[in-house]
Amino acid sequence: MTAAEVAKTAEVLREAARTNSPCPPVRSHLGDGDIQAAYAVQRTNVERGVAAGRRIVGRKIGLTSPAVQDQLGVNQPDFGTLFADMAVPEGGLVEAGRLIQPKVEAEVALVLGAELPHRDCTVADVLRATDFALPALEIVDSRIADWDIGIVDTVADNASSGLFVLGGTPVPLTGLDLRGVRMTMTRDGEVVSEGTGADCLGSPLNAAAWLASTLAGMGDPLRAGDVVLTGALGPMAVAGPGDRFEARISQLGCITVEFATDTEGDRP
Ligand SMILES: C=C/C=C(\O)C(=O)O
Repeated sequence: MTAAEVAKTAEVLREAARTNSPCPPVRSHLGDGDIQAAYAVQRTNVERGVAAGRRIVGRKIGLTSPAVQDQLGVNQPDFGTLFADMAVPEGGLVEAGRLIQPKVEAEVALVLGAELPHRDCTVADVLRATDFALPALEIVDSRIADWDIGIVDTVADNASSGLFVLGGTPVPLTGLDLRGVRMTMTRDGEVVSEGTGADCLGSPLNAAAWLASTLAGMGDPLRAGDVVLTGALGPMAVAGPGDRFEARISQLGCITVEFATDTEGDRP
């Protein structure tokens, strides 16, 4: 994979995002299975974002739950980058047309108080470095038409990131059983996703340790202040105009988001 091919693929994905018009899968450009090339594409667009003034606030882990892996036919976790402009306020409204083909997931977010610099990060390291946990919704999106993605497509496409919502009540980790949390998410009152902390690579803490080790190995470790979305606890659910999602995660609380209809404006 040449630098020119990486740059071209990054441009295709940027253009899809800019025009809200999905593109064909990029795995044919990058080589099916070339995950390193896919991360190079992701990095290119993250660097473009930073150069354009976007602020990195953390990372997301994707493909941690068997339910999501089955939905997408992928069998390993990945990560993407969170920017401040992707945050939607708790209980807020996602404007119509902001995303291409959104889906919603409920997750545990960890907010770090210290760097995680080791390539062999342990759960104890994660526990020590975490300031607090929050309930979170991740609104994933794909710049690839019809979500026809494999691992290379989603990695190149910033792990299919879209927007995220963080709960506003921090929960200290002392006494918190993150493996045992139970999540139920509804769309307009109907249950559309359920899962537990154990469904996220055995525990959201395992997922965070995987991410910290992976990023340290890439020379770009997790830092104090970073938000880590540790990965879906249950299957993703499709979001459409007018939908209201509510997720309850035991020990952490409840979090909601709504999708505007075409006629609604933005709301703080
Ligand atoms: C395609 C995205 C998947 C995730 O974000 C996840 O599994 O958490």
